[in-house]
Amino acid sequence: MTLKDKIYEGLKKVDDPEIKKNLVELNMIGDVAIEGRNVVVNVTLTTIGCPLKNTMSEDIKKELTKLEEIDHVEVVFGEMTDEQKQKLVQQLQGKKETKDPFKDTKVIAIGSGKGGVGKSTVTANLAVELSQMGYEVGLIDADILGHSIPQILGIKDKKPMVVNGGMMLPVDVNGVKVISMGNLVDKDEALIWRGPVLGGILTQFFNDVYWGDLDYMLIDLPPGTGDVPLSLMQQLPDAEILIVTTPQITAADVAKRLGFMASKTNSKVIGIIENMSYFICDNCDEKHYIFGKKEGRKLSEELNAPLLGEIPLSTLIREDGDKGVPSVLDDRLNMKDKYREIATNLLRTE
Ligand SMILES: Nc1ncnc2c1ncn2[C@@H]1O[C@H](COP(=O)(O)OP(=O)(O)OP(=O)(O)O)[C@@H](O)[C@H]1O
Repeated sequence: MTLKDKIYEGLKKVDDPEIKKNLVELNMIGDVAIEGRNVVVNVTLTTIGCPLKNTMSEDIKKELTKLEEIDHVEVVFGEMTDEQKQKLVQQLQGKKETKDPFKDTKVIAIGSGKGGVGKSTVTANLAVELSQMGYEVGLIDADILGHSIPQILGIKDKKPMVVNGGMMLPVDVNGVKVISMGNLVDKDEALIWRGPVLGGILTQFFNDVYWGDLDYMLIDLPPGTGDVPLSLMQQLPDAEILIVTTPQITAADVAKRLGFMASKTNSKVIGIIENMSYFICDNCDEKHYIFGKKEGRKLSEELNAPLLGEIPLSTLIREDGDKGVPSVLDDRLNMKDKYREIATNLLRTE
């Protein structure tokens, strides 16, 4: 094997941190110049402002200095031409079934009867915990008008990268690939959009975002049984529905409607999560059932779907949401164990 071949073999071990495919496969390697024991590698990026280019440079250097013939590696970055970007988009899109964007992915749409029950908080934490368990996880914030995922995951200031040709790369946070309207446009701008436009945006989130190979795609639905949940169940008939409710009778009652809607569109309700189930005060270890008791269990029996877990009401969870830290990563709480249990119960439903 020539030294150049060895260098290319090394470069095949370096992934683009966002696309998660190796630089050679992505045609991102330009000239490779060898002078004595020094090598200069030219890498063409989709955008020269790529925030992860230092990581890429370090990874290349680490890999190539493993070769005994090489002492020093220089990485020079350039930007792809429009034609190269177009080709890359085609290459990435080419791997995807257009009819079913999530052919080998388990799609779980998370809904609630009414707003404010903590659906987005639960979705974000479940996504991070599944990723911690080693799964490839995507998260679409389909609550386009009331998006809160960017706040909960601390990515309000992040923008998905748009590659020429209209393909977007999701924001990667805590191992989860996220797309939310909150990262794309101003909240007030989105408020003028109505049903059909919203449905169109979802379709774009499915088809025009490079998701790669995912094990799980979680979709945070807007509350209730409006246009978006309905259009989603029609567009992705294999998507399963997970319902988040609180122990309040009214919350569980309206959540039931979502269950009935799912049965009308032949979507399976995969389980129920009861949030804000109880409160443990600082002065005693007793559980206080502030919003009532057992409504989640009752809903699970009525919809014939398992109760996957109960999450307490906690000031720390609210604080985490305000700070943009998922509670599963907060050592002050035992939420990691709670969500691990929920995720394990979820996996059992398969
Ligand atoms: N278990 C909990 N304990 C304390 N606060 C919580 C809990 N779960 C969620 N919250 C808080 O409740 C508020 C609403 O949560 P979240 O945005 O997740 O609800 P939602 O059901 O998605 O609402 P909407 O559908 O209206 O966006 C947030 O401030 C969040 O931090």
